[in-house]
Amino acid sequence: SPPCDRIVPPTAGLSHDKWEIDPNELMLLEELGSGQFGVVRRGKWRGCIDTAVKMMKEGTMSEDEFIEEAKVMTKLQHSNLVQLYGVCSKHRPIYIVTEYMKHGSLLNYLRRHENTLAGNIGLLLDMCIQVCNGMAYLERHNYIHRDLAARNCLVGSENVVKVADFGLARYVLDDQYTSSGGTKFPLKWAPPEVLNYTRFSSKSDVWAYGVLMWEIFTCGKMPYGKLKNTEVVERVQRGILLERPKAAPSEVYHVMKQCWTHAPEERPSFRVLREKLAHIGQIIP
Ligand SMILES: CS(=O)(=O)c1ccc(C(=O)Nc2cccc(-c3cn4ccnc4c(Nc4ccc(C(=O)N5CCOCC5)cc4)n3)c2)cc1
Repeated sequence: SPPCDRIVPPTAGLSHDKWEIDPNELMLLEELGSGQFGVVRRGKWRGCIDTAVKMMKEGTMSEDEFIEEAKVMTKLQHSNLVQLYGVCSKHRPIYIVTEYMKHGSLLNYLRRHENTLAGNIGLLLDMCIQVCNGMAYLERHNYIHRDLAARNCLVGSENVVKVADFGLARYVLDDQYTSSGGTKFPLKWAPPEVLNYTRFSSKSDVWAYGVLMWEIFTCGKMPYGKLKNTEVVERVQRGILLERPKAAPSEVYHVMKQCWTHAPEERPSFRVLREKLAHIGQIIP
């Protein structure tokens, strides 16, 4: 096979079904983690490209619909989105193959590095801006994430932060996760219109983004602490918001609160959020 620097990821449209990856060209390495969806392992594609391979346990997702959608997802390409390279769908379990992010989930990264991160407002703000860039790209392509949270962002080298698993929630079969009354539903990241009518939009992603900003500035605390789901729903419905994280300057907290405006259409778009955060980045030392 050609030397590594001559190889480009499959999304460069090399093969005819560019979203289909030949499993024989994947070398599976150590396990990165697992969940009810299956196992994730690091992999090498064509002996060169570092990948993460999600081996989806059968029955966890509606596979045929996902494979159809994967053709669209591979076209979503941005430096702050975890690139979907393709799928291995000719066998079971199916593999979802993405670019590899060597520092794992943003949530674990924040918790593991709290001591060095807590005082570095500029770095925390930069992480928020990177996620906002990726989300502004999805917004521009009318693509709704549906499960934006620090656990679904990943960290690469040089503090690069990327949004992962955009749109994947639509294909999860576990209705404990998909229905707003389910025990695994990401209720603490959901706005009123999602809690009441499951009405997802880029503006419901903006609400979740506000909670993600809160996660970043608390270095990975659990929003609403130990409150029960019913208590969180009551607070959100009554407009009681998350408190200002100690590390968050008032300008940053003001942006979080705008993301938590009750009426979705009054929340800023990701495009506008990016301008607001860039401006704050200029005045914060
Ligand atoms: C809600 S759902 O749709 O069912 C759903 C549930 C879960 C997932 C999912 O992808 N989960 C999941 C679980 C584990 C790893 C992944 C996961 C996915 N990735 C995609 C790209 N890169 C990664 C990656 N990288 C990691 C993870 C851990 C380490 C690690 O061992 N570290 C220890 C030492 O310090 C550095 C970090 C290093 C790199 N981990 C993804 C996706 C969808």
